[in-house]
Amino acid sequence: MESVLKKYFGYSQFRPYQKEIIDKILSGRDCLVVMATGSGKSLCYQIPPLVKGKTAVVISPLLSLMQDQVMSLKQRGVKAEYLGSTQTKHAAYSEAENGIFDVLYMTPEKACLLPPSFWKNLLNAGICLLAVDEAHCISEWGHDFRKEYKQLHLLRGVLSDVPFVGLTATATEKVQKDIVCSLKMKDTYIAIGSFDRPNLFYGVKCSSRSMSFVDELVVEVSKYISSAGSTIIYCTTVKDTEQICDSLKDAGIKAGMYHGQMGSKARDESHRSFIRDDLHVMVATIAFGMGIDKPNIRCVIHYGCPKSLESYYQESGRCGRDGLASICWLYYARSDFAKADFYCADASSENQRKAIMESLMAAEKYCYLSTCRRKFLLEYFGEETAEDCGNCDNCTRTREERDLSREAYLLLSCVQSCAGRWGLNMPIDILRGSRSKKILENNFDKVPMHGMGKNYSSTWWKALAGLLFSHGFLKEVIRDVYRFASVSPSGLQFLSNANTVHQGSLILPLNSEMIDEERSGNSQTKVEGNLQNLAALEREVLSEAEEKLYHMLLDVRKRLAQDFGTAPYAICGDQTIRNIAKIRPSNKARLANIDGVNQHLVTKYGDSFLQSIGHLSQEVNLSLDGEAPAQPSVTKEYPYSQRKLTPAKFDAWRLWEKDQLSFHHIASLPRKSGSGAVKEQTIISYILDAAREGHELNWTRFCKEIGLTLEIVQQIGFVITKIGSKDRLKPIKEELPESVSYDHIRAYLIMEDLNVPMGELFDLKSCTPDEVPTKISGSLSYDHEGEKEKGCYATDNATSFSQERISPPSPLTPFSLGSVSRMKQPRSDDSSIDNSAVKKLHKCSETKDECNDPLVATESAILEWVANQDGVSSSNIIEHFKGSRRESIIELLDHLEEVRLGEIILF
Ligand SMILES: Nc1ncnc2c1ncn2[C@@H]1O[C@H](COP(=O)(O)OP(=O)(O)OP(=O)(O)O)[C@@H](O)[C@H]1O
Repeated sequence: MESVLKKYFGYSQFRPYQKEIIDKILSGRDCLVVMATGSGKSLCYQIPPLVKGKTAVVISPLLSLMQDQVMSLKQRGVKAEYLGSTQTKHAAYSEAENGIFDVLYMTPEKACLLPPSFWKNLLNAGICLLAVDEAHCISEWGHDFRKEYKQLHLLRGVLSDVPFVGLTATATEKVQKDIVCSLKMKDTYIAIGSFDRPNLFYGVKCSSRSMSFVDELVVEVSKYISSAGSTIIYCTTVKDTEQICDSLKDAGIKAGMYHGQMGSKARDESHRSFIRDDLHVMVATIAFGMGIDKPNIRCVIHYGCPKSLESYYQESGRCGRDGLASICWLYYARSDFAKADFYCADASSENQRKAIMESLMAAEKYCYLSTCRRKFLLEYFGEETAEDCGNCDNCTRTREERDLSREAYLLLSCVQSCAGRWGLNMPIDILRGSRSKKILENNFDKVPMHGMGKNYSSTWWKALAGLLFSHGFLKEVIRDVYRFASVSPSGLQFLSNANTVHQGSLILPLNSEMIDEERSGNSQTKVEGNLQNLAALEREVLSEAEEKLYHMLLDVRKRLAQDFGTAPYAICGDQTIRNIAKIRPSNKARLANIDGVNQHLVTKYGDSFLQSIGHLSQEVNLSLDGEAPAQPSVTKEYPYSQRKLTPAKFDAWRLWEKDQLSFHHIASLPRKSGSGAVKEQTIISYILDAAREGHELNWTRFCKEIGLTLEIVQQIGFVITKIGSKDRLKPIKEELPESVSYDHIRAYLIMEDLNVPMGELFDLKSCTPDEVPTKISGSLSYDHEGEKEKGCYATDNATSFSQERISPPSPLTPFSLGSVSRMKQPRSDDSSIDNSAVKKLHKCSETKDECNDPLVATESAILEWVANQDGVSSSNIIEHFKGSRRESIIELLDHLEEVRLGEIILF
């Protein structure tokens, strides 16, 4: 299988999940593949036909997409074709049924219209799978329902023993079930990969729809165009599309357009020019959606908020499919969120209407976020992630936090006065002192808060409302196409505390709209400089001369593509050209060795490339046969082998490791982008990323600086054993004392992955008595033979600990902390020492009220305590678990309310 991968695709290793999926298909099993855009799903159905020598039939929604894929496959020496209305090759049909093609694409309509004789002939010739690409289109719950997809089950009768493979980048559980049912899949192997696209930067800005904003956009895009790569600007209307495209052209940028009102010929021409790099920017409506398979799109800008996060994820996902650093900006206007009627126009049922409204609300929430955007996106798609990404606008800008308790109180009270009968405009008008007819008719001018919020604009208040929604103080319900705001239980709790007790502070990070509004008095937004940073993103890997050579080789590829009537990316990807620029092979054997170079490229273009490499290298003064870039290693969390460190991460690592600056110092340095300081925590995660990517690290210094001690390491190891999994950080964190941070846990896991010898690191020989690991008493369940004497702890019960001194492990034993199997039992002569961190590991459920320390709340502790009480209020719970912050407890209660409804009865 690997040889097929190299021969046709030029890659030396499979990406995560690909091999398993291919194996399952080859064994004849139905598969459902839910993996991020650009993660390499296509390969899962493209390899089996090449291994088996039988045809793979692929159902795809768009002709343009099929044409692109066929073109790319042909460039790889794969026999591929499509059947559809634009197919001009008459023999294609008969060749297809005779099994001539390795991969045969068709639309769902075509698949259902083909006569049974076609399928029968193809079955006789040999068919190894039927793949349904963009399979979410099958489901009414999906964001792109297409009724023709519903008919595909008809093929099951004809192709009963052929494995069916559904592939999609976005499918909730409901949609997954729908796909399996609708395609009548049996014993389905379901592969769900991460949705994360670590190479994408996410940013959001509130924009005016003014001409001056368009001018700024043009200036920014033109700066970016000077470095290689393409841009898509998605607009919500044809008018915007035309206006922006004209402005770009006026500025001398090679821009084209794509929208539904263009004739199909003009659209095809535009599409073709874009994929052949004749256009640098495509300004399009979402009609230019699924069919975009160009791997080197460096930037996707949304000028207007999309109708759902699914759409946003998919459209922005067209960016950076080759794994190189790329940027996604979303510019929204408030009016975008008032388009519910428009989006609901096509809804045929109440359910669908509701789904559309909810999707739009989720997209709105994303826009108003002041916290990590990637985290929000991933959680929206059901993926838990503990840490902030450090690669979105909210993570990279300095946070402006403020006590917003007064403003929140005013807004929440006003919303409450409206009794869930209005949207947000009414309470905000009340705060701003409006005397409109509706206000007077409803006596809202008598509400005490009337006019108390005049200092802020209504945009500011709406932005605050967005913040309060995202922090769970406000909620919205939909009736018909109308949205009604009300105060959530957390919001009510906040109000009641403010009314009864002394009102506490409510420190929240301002979102960018509030900041803009305060700074400028209106929401006029400047397009910020992250686009231009992109040019720098890739420079770190290549020297200046290599960078020059890279650009020259891009031109060579483009010329070759023109000569052979194909797209440059179909010859090979940008990353492959970068590899070539770095290695500068002198002969075909060396060229063939480069990752991304397939056999077809060597045979067809090898001579031309080698000739150009020879003389261009000379031109830029570089010798041939340079050093190969290190083969990237594939790890669980970092699925894409081509992933590179962003400049910000590399810089952080260099300043810390090479220049020996502290995290604190690095965090306070002004940033190249001029966007101010970053958080220390972000710097730490950058450096950990660098370590994981293979950069050296002084771990002793690192652990010291983040306060990771032997004792914490032992606690983490213990908790991981107890939980039995280290896949998710949150459950691990929840079991540990509050003093153990996510940084500690991440560092631990990375050290373990990298086999850092932790025993040596913490220099166990020189442990002072105070640093000696502490025994946690309880039932000792790890009784590993021969290791009893060597002195660490283990227990299966985290709920009661005494503090006992135990001997350190033998310094000769490598102390690999992740593998708890190596943990040792305490010696019997251990005696107590005081240790506050371990003390905090007390779970309140066990020692409860006898415990002198303030109790720390966890979900299980709350549930258990509540179960033993005769009715409690949330204040009782807050009072009881004094060891935790009030906000944390409320958060836990909210979560419990959602997931354990019925188990916990409050208020
Ligand atoms: N094993 C691999 N090693 C290196 N690159 C790969 C590998 N597998 C796929 N790729 C490359 O990754 C890019 C994206 O792959 P692909 O088009 O299959 O993604 P996809 O998951 O189908 O995305 P979408 O959902 O957008 O259709 C392509 O340029 C492809 O050649």
